[in-house]
Amino acid sequence: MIAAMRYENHVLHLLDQRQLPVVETWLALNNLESIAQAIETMVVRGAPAIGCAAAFALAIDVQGFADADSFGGYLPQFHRSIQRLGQTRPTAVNLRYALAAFEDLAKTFESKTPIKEVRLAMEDLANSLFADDLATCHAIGRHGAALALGQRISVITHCNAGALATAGYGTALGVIRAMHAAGHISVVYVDETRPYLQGARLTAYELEKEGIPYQLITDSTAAYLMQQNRVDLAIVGADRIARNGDTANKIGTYGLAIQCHYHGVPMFVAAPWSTFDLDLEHGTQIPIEERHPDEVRWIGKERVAPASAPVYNPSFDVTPAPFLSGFVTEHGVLRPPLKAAIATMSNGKGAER
Ligand SMILES: CSC[C@@H](O)[C@@H](O)C(=O)COP(=O)(O)O
Repeated sequence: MIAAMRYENHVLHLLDQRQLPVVETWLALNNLESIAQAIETMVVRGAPAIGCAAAFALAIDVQGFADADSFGGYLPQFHRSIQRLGQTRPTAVNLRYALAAFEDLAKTFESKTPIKEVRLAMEDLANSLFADDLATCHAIGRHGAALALGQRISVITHCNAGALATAGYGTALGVIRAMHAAGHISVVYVDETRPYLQGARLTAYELEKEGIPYQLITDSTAAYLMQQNRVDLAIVGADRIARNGDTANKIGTYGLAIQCHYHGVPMFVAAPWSTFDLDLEHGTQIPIEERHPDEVRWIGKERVAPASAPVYNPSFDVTPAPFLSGFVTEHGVLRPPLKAAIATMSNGKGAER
């Protein structure tokens, strides 16, 4: 089974995704700062996986306190730790969702609550966020598999929204896994996803391991494939979805959406309810991370541009809701009008957030 992380005896083990697909190296991290750095440097990435890693970081953070301590002694560090983790990556809202869950838990403690109790509760919360995300991905897969309409179809995906980007199984790749299990996949076209190559390095790695038929393409090949009627459906993940359905996902998703729209290919976003940010009215309010210019100047160990080439490297873009055919969530498929569908869902689920 492909996994991005496992938590054992107060240590978070992360599969170093920077080294995939060439080597599978696991890093054992036992303090919050090293996990924060692992998130920043993309050892672990993908919206739900970032949230899970941050949750385990907080569970580990409180372990350093002596049995005699109480919650009041940890509180100043707790605030600093929440802040540190919150600064790691700005776009994926799942991180904020996980941190908010810990802040809510913290409100249930008193200053004199024994640290032993806090440790157990924080560990339970991290484990349950992780288990929930895994169950959520399986539910997304089940709902999404119906989009094949019982046919054998070809699907295109962008970036990596797989087991490596979640607690396991994946969102967009969860749908593809479920479709494959039902015999509905003829081929998956995998955008390589410049500049960080999550498609080539991670999605291709996952599909290869699972024996799901795929073909790796450069990002610029997608439109040509559609022009030849070779793509039936597009499915991608998301980092944050505004109340009107505008969706931030890996850079290039918007371009793919425009191509799908032009060629009449339905495009769905598979995402857990924790990726919807109901505080944001529309996508222009989503903070977009800009990453280091060297991610564009270099491919692996090879420099492919002048060393000081000026670079613009936004890591995400925002696809306007009208380009999307729907959202596959753990609660079912939301269809246009998406703003209304999200509002209906939030009325039903608001209490759970
Ligand atoms: C289920 S993961 C969904 C998204 O987080 C994914 O598509 C994506 O954009 C990941 O970006 P990354 O920069 O690799 O963290």
